[in-house]
Amino acid sequence: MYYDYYAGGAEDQHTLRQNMQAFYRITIQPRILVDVSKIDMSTMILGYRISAPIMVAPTGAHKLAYHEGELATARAAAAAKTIMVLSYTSSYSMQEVASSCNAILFFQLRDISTLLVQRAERFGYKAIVLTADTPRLGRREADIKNKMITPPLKNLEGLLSIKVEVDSDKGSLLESFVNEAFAPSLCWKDVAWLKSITSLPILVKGILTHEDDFSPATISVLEEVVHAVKGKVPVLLDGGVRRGTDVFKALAFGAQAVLVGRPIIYGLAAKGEEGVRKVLEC
Ligand SMILES: Cc1cc2nc3c(=O)[nH]c(=O)nc-3n(C[C@H](O)[C@H](O)[C@H](O)COP(=O)(O)O)c2cc1C
Repeated sequence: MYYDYYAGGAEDQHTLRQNMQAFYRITIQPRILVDVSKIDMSTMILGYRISAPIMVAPTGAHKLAYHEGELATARAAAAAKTIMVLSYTSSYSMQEVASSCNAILFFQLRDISTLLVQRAERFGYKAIVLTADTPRLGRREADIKNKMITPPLKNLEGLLSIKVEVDSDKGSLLESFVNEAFAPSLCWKDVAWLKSITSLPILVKGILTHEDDFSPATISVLEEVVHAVKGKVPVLLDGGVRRGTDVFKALAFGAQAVLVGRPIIYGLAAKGEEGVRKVLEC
């Protein structure tokens, strides 16, 4: 059930495949006689230097993959000198993760919540990542078949009154929970409101694509997004990044860095902190 949760996409999983296949279709034309004896892959994201343009994407409930959950992921991010975006649906609370290591942490939100933003500020998170592409959870059919159970959401404890019955026959309990707990009304005026309540920088996640099926591959819309923002804000890409060459291609199309989702979880499930570090290093 947990493997299906981590590995699966929505409906026919068309977008999941497209995100990777679009990378395969891009080829690299090498330049020759360029001195590559010294290479510096470090870059600045919102004023923070990271060792390579590769960051940890927000993904939920890391304890389902490994008993130390996000604590191990955050230690690996710190060791690799990169940024981790902690999901609001993390297994450990934002305070537990922040106090466990010295990683540079961003906090991802879906619904606007003053309390969670204040906590992110108090515990030293450096930016808010607002996920804007999931007004409804995609129809993840494996989760529906498995009756995927919602793990306890430490950041939301005491904030939600909704309880989904574990013995319900509604299909994916995760889907029922998310769809009942969060209003699909998030819009641009909420971004303005979020700006008014925090001095932290805000990154909007999911622009021009979404996790639902039949949306374009993220790499295929990157150039258009980069063109539209005219260098005023950093553009980060995620979706389908599986190799260093994918990172290279994303940078060539104007991204400042990439976020990696599933490979991080697979590394975590295989070998905990060391597994995540290996994924980030390779
Ligand atoms: C199991 C799973 C859980 C996720 N949870 C979140 C989440 O809590 N918040 C969020 O903004 N994105 C979430 N995502 C989306 C990821 O941040 C990322 O956009 C996605 O995994 C695409 O990148 P990938 O192809 O490298 O996995 C999740 C993705 C997966 C696979």
